[in-house]
Amino acid sequence: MTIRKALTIAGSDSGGGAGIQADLKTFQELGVFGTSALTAVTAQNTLGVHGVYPLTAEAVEKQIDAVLSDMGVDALKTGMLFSAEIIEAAARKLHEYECQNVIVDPVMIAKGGASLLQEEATEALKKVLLPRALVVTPNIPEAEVIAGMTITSEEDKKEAAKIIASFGPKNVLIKGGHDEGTKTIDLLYDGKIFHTFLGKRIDTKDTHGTGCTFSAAMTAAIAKGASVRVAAQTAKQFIQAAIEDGLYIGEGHGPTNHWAYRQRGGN
Ligand SMILES: Nc1ncnc2c1ncn2[C@@H]1O[C@H](COP(=O)(O)OP(=O)(O)O)[C@@H](O)[C@H]1O
Ligand SMILES: Cc1ncc(COP(=O)(O)O)c(N)n1
Repeated sequence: MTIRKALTIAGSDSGGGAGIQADLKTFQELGVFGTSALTAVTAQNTLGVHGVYPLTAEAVEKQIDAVLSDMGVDALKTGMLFSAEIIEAAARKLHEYECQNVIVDPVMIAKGGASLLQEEATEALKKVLLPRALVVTPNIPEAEVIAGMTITSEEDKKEAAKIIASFGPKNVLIKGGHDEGTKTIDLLYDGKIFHTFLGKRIDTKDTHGTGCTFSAAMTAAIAKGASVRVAAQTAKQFIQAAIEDGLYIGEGHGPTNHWAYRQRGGN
């Protein structure tokens, strides 16, 4: 049996719904061996972020070295990176180890409004990390910041995807969770063609960690050899099931159900 491996470079969510915890649960459910490099510890639950404690860039580099020098990975993702120093450290390591299957989830702000990326770090994200990405997966507010424009229509989403692609990622996937309407529309741009992935919008407040889970599912699928397009389809099915079969944990924005996709027969 070939063991497929994935790495997540991201922050810890003590509440277990987002960040490293969501990523490792998703890798596990999709049959991929998960490894991690922690960038920050957050004290977080369904009600919000109560504290952010970043690690040093050196600590992040050491963790990436430890995993990549010995175990290797088939794909990796980045999540909360917090500072320009950590972004630069991660980008240096991706260059050093010639990492190819890099999924960048440009996490900026938690659903409750807490900042998970310092404002001045956006430039570093664009300059040193996006050029290394096979796919970047912004939500709509993140796409607006990276592209420097407001998104209010599907046409705007396409224009933003083209601007973001000009920073160097091979594919741009703008997630539609923050849109309105009965459908969610995720848009993938591969540099030439647009593909859309549609889902039924679920009326729920339990969407904590949807972006992390989505990008982790893409990472796992790519680690198993899927194309970006097939990986986006798998991730869409994974997150749809995870939101639909809610767990109703906590008083605020609860986590999604990472078991649901496999319970429905997905693999
Ligand atoms: N209420 C919802 N119903 C169904 N799918 C959703 C819902 N909210 C988000 N999604 C899906 O979850 C994934 C993550 O999207 P989004 O919530 O935009 O990301 P983020 O967590 O980064 O803000 C996307 O595939 C999006 O379409
Ligand atoms: C440690 C950490 N990383 C990322 C998120 C974003 O979560 P979401 O996917 O809900 O935007 C989070 N809340 N906490």
